Amino acid sequence: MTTPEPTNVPVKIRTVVTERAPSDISGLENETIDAALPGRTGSRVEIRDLSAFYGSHLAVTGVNLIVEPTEVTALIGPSGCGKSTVLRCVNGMHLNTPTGRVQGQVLIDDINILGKGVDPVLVRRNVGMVFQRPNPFPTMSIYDNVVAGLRLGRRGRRTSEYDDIVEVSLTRAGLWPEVKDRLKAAGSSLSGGQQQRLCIARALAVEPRVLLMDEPCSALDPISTLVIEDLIAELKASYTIIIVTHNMQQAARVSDTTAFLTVPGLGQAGALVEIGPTSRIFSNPNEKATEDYITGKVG
Ligand SMILES: Nc1ncnc2c1ncn2[C@@H]1O[C@H](COP(=O)(O)OP(=O)(O)OP(=O)(O)O)[C@@H](O)[C@H]1O
Repeated sequence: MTTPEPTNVPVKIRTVVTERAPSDISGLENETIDAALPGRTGSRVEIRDLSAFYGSHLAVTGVNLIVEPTEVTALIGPSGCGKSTVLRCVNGMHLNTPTGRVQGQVLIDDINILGKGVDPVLVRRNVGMVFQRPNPFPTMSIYDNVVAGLRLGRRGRRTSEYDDIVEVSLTRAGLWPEVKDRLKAAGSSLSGGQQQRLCIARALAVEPRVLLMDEPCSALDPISTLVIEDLIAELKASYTIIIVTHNMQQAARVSDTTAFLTVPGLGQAGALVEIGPTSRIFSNPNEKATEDYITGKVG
């Protein structure tokens, strides 16, 4: 069977990825996120022969991987192998890095989001990102933090719609019971773990299909880490999740699929060594390099 060629047509991003016509995407009037969530699933992500550069420096090359909806895929590997760079290609952020350049494709539901003419704002709306350090807007209230992404470029939404979205997003991020009585308090008044869940709520508020997490627990204590891991397990029913982690136990706990990347030699670009079910990668990897890394012999 031949695979249909992906297209770079921006209008398709609007209709397929967001499932809204171009004229509808400026707002969700008469619709709450609540109504949009039941029964939804994430998007399929396919990375095809991806190479990413910083200027002339080839950071990572030849990456091919498929992430199925409702799965968590972990990217693991030694420092500098290109995990974060690959992640930032999946929402096009790498192209915003000064000197950032790519070859290859990142298909989201068969649309190449790295193609010419694709609207980066629409891509970001469909591919949310949570960073290593919780980064709520410090002077904004908890409420305003959640709707910050929605307010960008959108006018005319009723306050009650924002209220619904704030409650649904904070509930899905597992934070609502802890903050529902102090939504006007500053985001920075929360603990580190709560701030990270606030950032997850902010990412969910714009209804992404894919959620990227770059070491989301590395700045958190063990209890907050477990809370986020439980949350990831719940969210995967509705979102495609890709997580970068240095923590092997965490990769084993939260992911269905694991991709191992490494730098084959000094001065060389990072590359994908193997990808497979997490249980196999951690018990019976195909490649010696993978085994050496997960058993702590190298890396
Ligand atoms: N902004 C940048 N400018 C130039 N080179 C960069 C930049 N960011 C990353 N690199 C280089 O790209 C390569 C891959 O970096 P990347 O951060 O993606 O690796 P990583 O596997 O996520 O590392 P870590 O686990 O340490 O976070 C490295 O050689 C790094 O030095």
